[in-house]
Amino acid sequence: MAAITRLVKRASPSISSTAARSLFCSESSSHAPPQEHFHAPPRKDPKDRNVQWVFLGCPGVGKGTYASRLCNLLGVPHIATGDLVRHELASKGPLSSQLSEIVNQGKLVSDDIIIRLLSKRLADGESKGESGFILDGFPRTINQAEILEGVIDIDLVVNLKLQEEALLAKCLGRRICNQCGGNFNVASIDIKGENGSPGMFMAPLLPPANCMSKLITRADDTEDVVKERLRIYNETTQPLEEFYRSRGKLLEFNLPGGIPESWPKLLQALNLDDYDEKRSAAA
Ligand SMILES: Nc1ncnc2c1ncn2[C@@H]1O[C@H](COP(=O)(O)OP(=O)(O)O)[C@@H](O)[C@H]1O
Repeated sequence: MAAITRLVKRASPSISSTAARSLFCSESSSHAPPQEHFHAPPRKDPKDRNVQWVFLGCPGVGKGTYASRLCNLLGVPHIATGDLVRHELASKGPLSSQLSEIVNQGKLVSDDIIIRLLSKRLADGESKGESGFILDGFPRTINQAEILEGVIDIDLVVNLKLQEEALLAKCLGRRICNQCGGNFNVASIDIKGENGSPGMFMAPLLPPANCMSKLITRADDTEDVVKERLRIYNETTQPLEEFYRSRGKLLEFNLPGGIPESWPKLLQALNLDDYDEKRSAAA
């Protein structure tokens, strides 16, 4: 983790993957040779695992929800670059006016800014003794993935997938409590199965009564902006699937429904189902 911190201290304002790699060529980790297929992670105790994971997935798929649940289970920090950007925006710091224009149009922030924000977050965590992480929302471009690859050995990339029809509805239904920061969703999604494709029901994820009056909607969760974010995702971020697939690191996971159906299946796919049971029994 120290590597990415130093990356930013030394990187030039316009970071390119080649520049980053040349700064850290002596530190680059050994990468697994490309494999045809991803094999599920070996069934070993999570404390023996190198949890340096990335979550990929379209806006609205639920990356934040599942990444944060897994982080609670595994005791690693959930680092969402979207949260870092929103925090910077709210702080009204020097970058905020520049950022609000970009974010509110659904565009991507420059690699330079995002890497600076991420590096600061990693450095703060390092000074508190954090180890491991799940990255949510980073990398989002091939350039970001190459920079990351030059400094950190990512162990696993989970690619969450959901029917396109549900994504827009989930973004538009998203609500955040402006006091506790909790994420909720008021959308009730009921997609009928057609021509052999399965239907899907996702119940709303309603907030507790004390959050009800404090719910806010993200400024970039309007229909036009969500459509633009989906377009940019398909164009710029989707190529990362092949990037990680070719390295044998990609775990594809089709969400079968809401949290009650999807969470146990995700744990199974990650070989963490035993771990969850042991933890629940010990709680
Ligand atoms: N890795 C990144 N690269 C560039 N911009 C980013 C990155 N992560 C977050 N952002 C900015 O923050 C916004 C919100 O990010 P996020 O909460 O991850 O959105 P989404 O719900 O679309 O996945 C993005 O639309 C983008 O402007």
